[in-house]
Amino acid sequence: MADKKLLDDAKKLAGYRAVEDNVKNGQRVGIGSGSTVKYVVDKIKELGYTDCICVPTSFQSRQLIIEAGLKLSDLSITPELDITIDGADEVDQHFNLIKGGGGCQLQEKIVAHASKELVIVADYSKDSVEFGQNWKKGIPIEVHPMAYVPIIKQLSQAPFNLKATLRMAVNKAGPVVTDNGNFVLDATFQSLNSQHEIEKLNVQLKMIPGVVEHGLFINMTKKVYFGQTDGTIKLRSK
Ligand SMILES: O=C(CO)[C@H](O)[C@H](O)COP(=O)(O)O
Repeated sequence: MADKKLLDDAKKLAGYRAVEDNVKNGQRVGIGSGSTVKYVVDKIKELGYTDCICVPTSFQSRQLIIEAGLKLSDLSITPELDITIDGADEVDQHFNLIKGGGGCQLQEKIVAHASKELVIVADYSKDSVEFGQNWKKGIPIEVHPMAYVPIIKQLSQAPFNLKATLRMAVNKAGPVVTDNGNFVLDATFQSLNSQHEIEKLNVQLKMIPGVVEHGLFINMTKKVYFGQTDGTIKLRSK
């Protein structure tokens, strides 16, 4: 297991640098969710970018924005954003992302889609060559609660062949309930070998009635900052 302090330092490096390189005061900024994004908000605050208009992607990121004293907005008031900075659970060589480890994939995808640019910040453990190489928990799939059993069944069959389980809460009896009142399935796969297969899955999952959103983010980012253990940053861009 990777050292927690090393991971945390790497997250901080990535979060700080992504803001320094990409955010200007006064911009409309989507704020992702997760532990790395905390450093994004910290840096926006530290730089005194109080004219930035921040749109959250979860209850957690809304709290971060409020606690930092930054300007809070939403997509009904600010429907177009200059940039979103968000974390990821895995980034492969083709910039395919797996997101949703924190269960926020629905709002994250909506906010990213409303942005001119999605910049990803992550520690070194998220950096993969092959899809699914490092993230073994599967693809998070947000589903309407009434549909979770039929969806698990459908996912187990062709063309999906995914083994999906209902994500259970840790300090509460029963399932994780998302900020949108839905459940999350984590769907593991044997092999997704080609980019074509991944892109096909991206679309097919959305076609299942009851699937609200999933954590595959394909063709959504061109820039990823990975904090490294030695205090440097690996920037991957295309
Ligand atoms: O997709 C997400 C939440 O739904 C997060 O961005 C992802 O889980 C990464 O989180 P962290 O920065 O804590 O590693």
